[in-house]
Amino acid sequence: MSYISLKNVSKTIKHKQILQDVSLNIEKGTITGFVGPNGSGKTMLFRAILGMIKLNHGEIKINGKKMSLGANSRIDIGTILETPGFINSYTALDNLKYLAAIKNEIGEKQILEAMQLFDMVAHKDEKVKSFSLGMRQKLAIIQAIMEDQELIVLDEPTNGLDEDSVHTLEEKLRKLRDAGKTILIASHDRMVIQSVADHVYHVNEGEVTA
Ligand SMILES: Nc1ncnc2c1ncn2[C@@H]1O[C@H](COP(=O)(O)OP(=O)(O)OP(=O)(O)O)[C@@H](O)[C@H]1O
Repeated sequence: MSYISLKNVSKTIKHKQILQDVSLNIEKGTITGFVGPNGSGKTMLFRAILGMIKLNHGEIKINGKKMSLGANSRIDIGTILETPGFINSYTALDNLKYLAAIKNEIGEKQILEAMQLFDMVAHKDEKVKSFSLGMRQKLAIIQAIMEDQELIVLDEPTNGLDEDSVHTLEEKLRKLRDAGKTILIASHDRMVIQSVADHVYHVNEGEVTA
């Protein structure tokens, strides 16, 4: 049984077909990349997988459990979908502590360990309002992986990252994959996807093809 399966998934908004009859299977412990131009449906595909939208047609299962609107609390998922909302007047560490308190599974020790990625520990006491786009993105990635989730869904994670940071991210994702995590990553940057993904899908006008 595949870890994630999509069967004939379709989503229409205001008569526009945003996802068109998408069927695919994703195995546990793999990195799957989705490449496609702006507006092709990558984010909507992730929203569907995460149980954030109501489908018009089709079925999504994760780990054998059927996903439906709001069902994602049953699965251990870390994610960045577009720009995450941080509280500008809080420090980087306090933002992560605040988000960690939602599930209350990790404490400051694990948060600081996660912040070692991109050397963000050095910036832990700085307020997020002083952060550049790239630093916010780094914090968002740390937030997505800090709870050691089994499924990690990253939408355009390299936005704003410099070249060295992209390599750091790629290395981290490979390590997580080798530790058994399942990673989905969407980007319009073909190079990043080709470098890191075990399987690549192309998204075009809501159609997903291998
Ligand atoms: N709330 C909404 N109402 C109507 N149409 C929407 C809505 N959200 C997204 N769309 C449309 O769905 C299509 C797919 O959008 P989506 O955000 O999934 O694209 P994307 O591939 O992630 O693009 P990008 O690379 O720019 O992030 C686009 O045509 C977009 O205009």
